[in-house]
Amino acid sequence: MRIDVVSIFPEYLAPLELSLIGKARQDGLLDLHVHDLRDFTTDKHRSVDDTPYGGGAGMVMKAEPWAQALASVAEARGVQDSKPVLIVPSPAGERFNQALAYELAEEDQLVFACGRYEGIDERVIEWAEEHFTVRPVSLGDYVLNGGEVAVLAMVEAIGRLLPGVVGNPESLVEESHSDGLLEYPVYTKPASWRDRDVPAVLLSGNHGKIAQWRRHEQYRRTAERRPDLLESLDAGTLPRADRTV
Ligand SMILES: COC(=O)c1ccnc(N)c1
Repeated sequence: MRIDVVSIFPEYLAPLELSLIGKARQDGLLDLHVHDLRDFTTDKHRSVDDTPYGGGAGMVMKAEPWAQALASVAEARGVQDSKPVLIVPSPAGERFNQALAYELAEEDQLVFACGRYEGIDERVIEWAEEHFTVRPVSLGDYVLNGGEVAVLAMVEAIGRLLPGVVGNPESLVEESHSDGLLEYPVYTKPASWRDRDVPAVLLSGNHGKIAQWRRHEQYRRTAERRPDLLESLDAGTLPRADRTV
């Protein structure tokens, strides 16, 4: 998979050189490019924003630098039979979740446009539809200063689903949201710690009972912390847990 990120703060994406995602890039499993939006400006001040039409506080990101940057990224991919997906991190986007992470992990190329200030001139989104499948995506109902933090989260959530990125693909199956439920509690040595014991069933060696206990704990936790997920479960809108892409 190729991922392109366009930002006025490319150094914000430096953590993507570390750990699992960094290793996936070194191993050639993920081809990630970060682009500085200011490299696509033409004035001496390398300006990327201006005052909003209609008034109001803050500044809006200018259209032309974005069009130049996104056209350059689209060209870098060469001619393909499908349009790349352009993800615009935004509090006004569709909600990012594990199901969407699985879906996006199957794409050949993802492009992330990191907005700042009050956002990107809306005409960029309209123009981009010619070259991309455009998807505004939100991490949740809160506002950040820019899209970069959201990109770090989404690239990690998507990248770890790519074949070969995590050592044991089995570990992807039994984690929160992989089957629509929250994950069960985990324990390790010592069996007794500060007068708190590991649940006896986990020491029993009875794999059937252990599996049963873990499933029960998933339902208990989900009912307690995220009852909304149980409704999705009933509605049959589960992410596909039994696959890495
Ligand atoms: C500027 O981007 C945001 O504020 C943002 C992006 C993604 N999810 C959010 N909840 C906010």
